[in-house]
Amino acid sequence: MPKDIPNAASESQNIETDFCVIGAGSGGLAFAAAAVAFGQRVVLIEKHKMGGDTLNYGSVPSKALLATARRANTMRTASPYGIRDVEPLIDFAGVREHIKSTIARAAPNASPERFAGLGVRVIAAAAKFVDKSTVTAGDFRITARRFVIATGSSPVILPIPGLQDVPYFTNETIFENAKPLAHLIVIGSHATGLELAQAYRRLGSQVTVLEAGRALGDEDPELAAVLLTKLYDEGVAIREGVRVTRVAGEQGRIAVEIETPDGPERIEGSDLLIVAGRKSNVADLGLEAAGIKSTSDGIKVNAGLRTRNRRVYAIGDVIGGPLSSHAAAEHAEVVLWRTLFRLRAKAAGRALPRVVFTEPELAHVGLSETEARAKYGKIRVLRWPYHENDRAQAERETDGHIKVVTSKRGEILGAGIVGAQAGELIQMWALAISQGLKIKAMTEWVSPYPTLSEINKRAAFRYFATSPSNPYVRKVIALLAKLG
Ligand SMILES: Cc1cc2nc3c(=O)[nH]c(=O)nc-3n(C[C@H](O)[C@H](O)[C@H](O)COP(=O)(O)OP(=O)(O)OC[C@H]3O[C@@H](n4cnc5c(N)ncnc54)[C@H](O)[C@@H]3O)c2cc1C
Ligand SMILES: NC(=O)c1ccc[n+]([C@@H]2O[C@H](COP(=O)([O-])OP(=O)(O)OC[C@H]3O[C@@H](n4cnc5c(N)ncnc54)[C@H](O)[C@@H]3O)[C@@H](O)[C@H]2O)c1
Repeated sequence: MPKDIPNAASESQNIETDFCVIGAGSGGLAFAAAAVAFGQRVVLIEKHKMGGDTLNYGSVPSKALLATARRANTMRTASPYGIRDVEPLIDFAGVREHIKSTIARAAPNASPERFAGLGVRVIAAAAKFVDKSTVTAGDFRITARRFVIATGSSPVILPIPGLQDVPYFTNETIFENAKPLAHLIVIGSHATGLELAQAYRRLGSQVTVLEAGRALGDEDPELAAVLLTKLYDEGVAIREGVRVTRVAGEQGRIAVEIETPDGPERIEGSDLLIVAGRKSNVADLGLEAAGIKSTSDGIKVNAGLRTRNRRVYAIGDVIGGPLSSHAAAEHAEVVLWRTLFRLRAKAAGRALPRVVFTEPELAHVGLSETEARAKYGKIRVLRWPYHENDRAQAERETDGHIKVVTSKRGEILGAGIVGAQAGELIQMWALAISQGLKIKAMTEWVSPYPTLSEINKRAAFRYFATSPSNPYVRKVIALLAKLG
């Protein structure tokens, strides 16, 4: 039994249960906790670390590293607030300790002890289907009424010539680093790449990001430009449209050859980080024996997250699509509604927010402007800048703006925010879209002053911006005035 999961069940036996959940990351844990709360018998199988990527190699450690980097940056940029700037002395062993202790403090929520206490039977082993209704895990043979596959994803290791002979980091190793990285070369420039690029830049590294396509290619270019400009200003070099053709070197001396629109080039750095996409964890799951179909995008599921095998559902990163801890947890809810209550729940789809946790943050929910135009033709685009907000001025967090897209009739189709606390501010738009609220509703609440949230209301009011000068509105006002 892997020592990461102490006190887990260990005796050899056959188990018959209501639900067998494979993988104890965000998706698997959410499902197991909810199903057992409804009185179901639940077996949860985890082959490595409880908490999955979120706790061990993803959201939690990356946000801990970003918090350190933010403090370092605050020290360097304090003078506008009346405090003399100082160059921080970074203790990299201390940074690693901060990350480790953050994980340790969050770990009890995902511990086998907690789940055993809830009534879940936790098994520490690799799970594999042997037929359509049986999974083996270590010495156990589990038959279940329903199975939930939540095995997550792993970093894609690009087939770059020379890579096999060169040391490199992935998200599974970078958070263990305890030394300064003189020049970090990052391959991949989406959320993971840019969060880590900014963090290491702020910890004193020279950072070069190499991107095959466009940096933040899936995001609204107007909002992405604000973030990319900020990263550029901080000294992160982002090279877009480049193809990595070869890597060579050793620890501390890495050479990356790239093909650029202007010809070949060679970049020398000290360390390499590969964050260029994810692949679903399906190898060795025995999917064929279970009659489950999987492609390079992940396990195939229908709108209710059910696989071709009627007993088996799949949730989270393993089904591809938008990958996030909250998507995995939301999938768990859908499967719960489907399997316990036979309700036709569906994944959030367009109401699923996403956030890049750089500074400024970049958050989005719903349709982008381009998607909305393609689908609805005529749309309204409402914007409000942070610099018009008093709290943003006081905090000197004035970079960025909100952009809301509505239909002509005021249906809220999407919202994007680039700026301070964008990940918090986007939430009311996620609520609005999920509840089908119209833009008028977003003007009919009181926003405490001075808060950044006021930009949400100000953007919504832009929908009615022409009302004060509308001749009909003026006529009505004049008419009412005559009444005394
Ligand atoms: C650096 C980084 C930062 C991120 N930051 C964020 C963020 O800020 N916010 C956000 O929402 N998302 C973030 N993500 C994405 C997020 O981590 C994933 O989307 C999320 O972890 C997916 O959850 P999951 O349950 O599908 O899979 P995982 O969390 O990966 O869990 C899957 C589990 O299944 C286990 N497993 C696999 N195969 C088997 C098997 N055969 N038998 C038993 N167990 C098995 C694995 O060991 C693992 O523990 C980040 C990702 C990375 C890499
Ligand atoms: N804040 C968050 O919510 C958060 C943070 C990190 C990751 N995640 C999620 O985890 C998943 C993985 O993120 P990710 O950033 O690792 O992967 P990604 O797939 O989102 O982005 C990978 C990037 O690497 C580029 N790329 C691919 N091959 C390349 C090559 N040969 N050379 C140069 N560039 C190349 C791609 O064009 C893309 O821009 C995503 O779905 C992401 O949304 C979420």
